[in-house]
Amino acid sequence: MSDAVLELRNIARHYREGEARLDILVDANLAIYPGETVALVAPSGAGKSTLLHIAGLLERQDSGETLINSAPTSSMSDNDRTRLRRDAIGFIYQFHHLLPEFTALENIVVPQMICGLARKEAEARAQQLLEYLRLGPRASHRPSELSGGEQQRVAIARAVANAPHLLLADEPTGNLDPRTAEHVFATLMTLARHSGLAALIATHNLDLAKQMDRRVTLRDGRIEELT
Ligand SMILES: Nc1ncnc2c1ncn2[C@@H]1O[C@H](COP(=O)(O)OP(=O)(O)OP(=O)(O)O)[C@@H](O)[C@H]1O
Repeated sequence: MSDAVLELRNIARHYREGEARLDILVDANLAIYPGETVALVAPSGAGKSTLLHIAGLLERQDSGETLINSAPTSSMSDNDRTRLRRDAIGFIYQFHHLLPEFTALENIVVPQMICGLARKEAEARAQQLLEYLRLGPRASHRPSELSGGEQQRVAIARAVANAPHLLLADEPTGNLDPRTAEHVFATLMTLARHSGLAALIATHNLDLAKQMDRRVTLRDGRIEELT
């Protein structure tokens, strides 16, 4: 088997709440390989977002190691982590977080230009992704002029525009009605499989989780496989 895109080794993370210590992650271990889609299904408060933030280099673990494409990240500087995050990781959130003053196309162009791509190439890639997601005619619309499902499809396009190796999503369809959620999720799965990227997607929706290659949960701060 090829090397893992994401590997979490013995991850521990706690928060303080006044005098109390909350041990959210105790000894979390997970490896995700190229082309693999993994659902993270766990009750509210179990630590899904914490895990995704650590995997996405947005937050540091207290102990353990997060490896991206086999590179250990804990001793990296914040700047190096930011660079690696930009180059290798795409994020999708429950709420789209699109820039309201920019069009759908521009929202997909901006992160590519931040990564150093020329505007012309970035626009061509954005237009191609919008066509693929059947949003071509919506390219010049602002987020407020798009439906919830369309907004989330633009957020998906933005997340994959830089051709990341790892896609992380926190309840990406949690804000959508069931039919739209089904459609957006199917689009996400097709795109993930088509691009061969590794995906870790937190969801409460078991029907959607079943469409992924593997399902894991968080129990007492540890990751367990679900059958
Ligand atoms: N910065 C923080 N400071 C203190 N406690 C925190 C912090 N971030 C998260 N927590 C607590 O850690 C626990 C896990 O939070 P987390 O957001 O990771 O859970 P979750 O599984 O994503 O929940 P949900 O499904 O409701 O989004 C919660 O009890 C939360 O209140």
